[in-house]
Parts: sequence; C-alpha cells; structure tokens
Amino acid sequence: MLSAVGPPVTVRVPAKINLHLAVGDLRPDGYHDLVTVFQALNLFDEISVVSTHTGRGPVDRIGPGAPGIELLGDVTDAQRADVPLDASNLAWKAAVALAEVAGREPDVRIGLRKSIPVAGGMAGGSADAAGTLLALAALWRLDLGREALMEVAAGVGSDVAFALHGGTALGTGRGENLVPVLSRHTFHWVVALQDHGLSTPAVFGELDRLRATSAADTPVKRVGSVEPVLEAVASGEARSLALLLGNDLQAAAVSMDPGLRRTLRAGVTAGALAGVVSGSGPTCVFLCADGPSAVRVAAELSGAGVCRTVRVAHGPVPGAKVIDGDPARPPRGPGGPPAPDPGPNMYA
Ligand SMILES: C[C@](O)(CO)[C@H](O)COP(=O)(O)OP(=O)(O)OC[C@H]1O[C@@H](n2ccc(N)nc2=O)[C@H](O)[C@@H]1O
Ligand SMILES: Nc1ncnc2c1ncn2[C@@H]1O[C@H](COP(=O)(O)OP(=O)(O)OP(=O)(O)O)[C@@H](O)[C@H]1O
Repeated sequence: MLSAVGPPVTVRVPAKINLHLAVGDLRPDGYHDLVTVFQALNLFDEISVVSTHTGRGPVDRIGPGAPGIELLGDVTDAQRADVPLDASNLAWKAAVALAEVAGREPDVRIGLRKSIPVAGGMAGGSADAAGTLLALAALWRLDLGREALMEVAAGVGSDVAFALHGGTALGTGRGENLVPVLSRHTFHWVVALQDHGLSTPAVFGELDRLRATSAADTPVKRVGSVEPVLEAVASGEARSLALLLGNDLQAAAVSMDPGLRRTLRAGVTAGALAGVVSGSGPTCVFLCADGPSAVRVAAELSGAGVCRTVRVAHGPVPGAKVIDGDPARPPRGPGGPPAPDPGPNMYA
C-alpha cells in the first residue's frame, strides 16, 4: 500500500514485442543500430506515484512515505529477487531525469504492480520508466509536450519511448526514433514466459561474438528488409506476417539458452502460425490465426513443459495511459473514464 501525501496518479503501460529486429554492428558508444517493428500487447504493468512532499518543511526521508520505490500487488519471489528497489530501478532513473527537466526534487514514492516478465525481452523496466514519466508529468502538472517527454524517455533507455508511444511503430537508431506504423487490425499472440531472464547487454554481446567467430561461408543469418513486414502489418493478414517474423537476437538468445529451440518448436506444433524470440529473450511469442486459435495453442503449450507460464494476448494496444488520479481529469467511476481492459488470460 502506497502511503504518502496526496492521492496517487496511476498509469498503465503495455509490454512490447518486436515483430522484426535487425541489429547492425556494434557502435563506438556500445550500442547497436536497430531497425525494428515494435508492437504493444495487452500485458501491462501499473505504476502509481504519490508526492512525499508535505509542503510543511523538508521532505521526510524515513518511513513508509519516504521517497523511493516499492512493489505492489501479488509480488512473486522472482520479482522480489530481481527487481532492484534502489536508484538503479529504471522507474527511479526516469523520476530523476524528469525532476531534473522540471527543476525540482524527485520527492515521490513510486509503486510498481508488475505483470510484464522481468528480464524477459518485453521491456518491463522500460514500461515502468515510461509510466513513471507520464504519471509524474500529471502529478506535477508539467506543461511538457509529447515530444519533450519522448526525449526524456529516450535518454532513460532505448525501449522507453516506445512504451509511451504504444501501437505498432518502426524504431530506428537505438530503437528510440519512432514512426507509427499503419495497423488497424488486431493480431493474436501466445506469450511463453520462462522462469529465468536473459541480460540484454549479454545477448547483444553474444550476437557480436557469434558474428565475429562464424566462418565466412556460413555467416550468422540476418533478417530480411523491413518493408514486407510493414505491408503485412497494414494488411492485417496474420498468415503473411507469420512468414516474416524475424529477430537477429534470436540466434544469440538460443545460443545462451538452447532450450528455447524446443519452446519455439512446441508453439508451432501446438498450432501457432509462427514463433519468434521477443527482443533479447527468453520470452517467445507465437502468432496465431485468430483469438480462439490462440486460446487452443496456449492450452496445449502450457502442458508441454517448455516454459513457466503461457499467456494469451493481443496487439496493438495504446501506449502508456493515465488510468486513475489525474489531477486534470474526473475520477474513475460513473461519469468518469471507463475501467481498463482486464488484460490477457493467464494459464498457470
Ligand atoms: C532488445 C530490445 O528490447 C529491442 O527492442 C532493445 O534494444 C533493448 O532496449 P533496452 O533494454 O531499453 O536497452 P538499454 O537499457 O538502452 O541498453 C541496455 C544495453 O543493451 C545493449 N543495447 C541496447 C540497445 C541497442 N540498440 N543496442 C545495444 O547494444 C547495450 O549493451 C546497452 O548497454
Ligand atoms: N522497473 C524495473 N522492472 C524490472 N527490472 C528492472 C527495473 N528496473 C531495473 N531493472 C533491472 O533491469 C533488468 C532488465 O529488466 P527488464 O524487465 O526491463 O528486462 P527486459 O524486459 O529484458 O528489457 P528489454 O526488453 O527492454 O531489453 C532486470 O534484471 C533488473 O535487474
């Protein structure tokens, strides 16, 4: 329970997957140029922020209302172990970055209700950072345009800008330069979560190693061009898109976690049109022909012993959104904004 001064502002932020991820060579700054197609899925983290500033003196830094981060809801052991609650949390980094732009202290407490897998390649930490930016912009009533917020987001992490943006988008540069992609159709996905994570920098490093050590006559395969992917997304034809799903990081993720090969096979055997590792993995996502087919694939995959949990999801969905407590809007309830989408089905 978040306890501090004033009502919380709560923002809901979707997970992302990459329908296409082309990775260029290592840049001098330690990053890689990407060409990627992001899609936001209805698997959400919720971020709540409250002010810890009483207005009656210095900020109280001790006790439950002190500035900082906490996990809310049914916190799993893995979340407790893996999500840092110190200044290294991406949500806190976002708060510090925005406070700097606003010329104030990050005198806030941040609560994270996490559903997006940690270190799963679905940008959970980035979602929390994006949610924190939007929530604090509302809490502090900042007169910041969308572009300015996107710029702060890009400085916090490569995936943060997309978590604000949502929908389907073409990402270039580190992934932070975004152009919306025409996508009026819903795609149905099955998401296979693992009981462990993969480190994003380690997976990029493994791809560099594989590329450097592969023989000249058998280079590591690269994904094709992005244009057909954009056309398939625009057409809404899942079967066309399924043939084009591709991720240059998949070879590296599979090299670090060979069991993913079995997971990817099992999804297709279960009836998915195609499967791909999401971002840096180890989460695998499977494109299905329609909603009922996704439910069937999920049920079969959850019994196959190739992943920890399976979820049914769809995309695209909008990016970060204030769902409660916006000081500039009426409260939720009769006459207020509608209740949020209940989220994806879950199979234990
Ligand atoms: C794999 C993706 O999820 C695909 O969308 C993203 O590229 C990762 O984005 P992210 O987790 O927000 O990454 P950041 O926090 O910006 O960077 C973490 C680390 O990942 C590597 N990294 C990330 C993005 C990028 N374009 N090139 C990289 O080489 C770098 O080692 C970097 O130090
Ligand atoms: N708010 C946060 N939630 C989860 N992990 C966080 C957070 N802030 C920092 N971290 C750290 O970042 C690491 C990666 O977390 P995250 O869940 O964002 O990975 P990811 O989904 O693979 O990221 P991406 O897809 O953007 O590469 C975690 O192992 C954890 O140590």
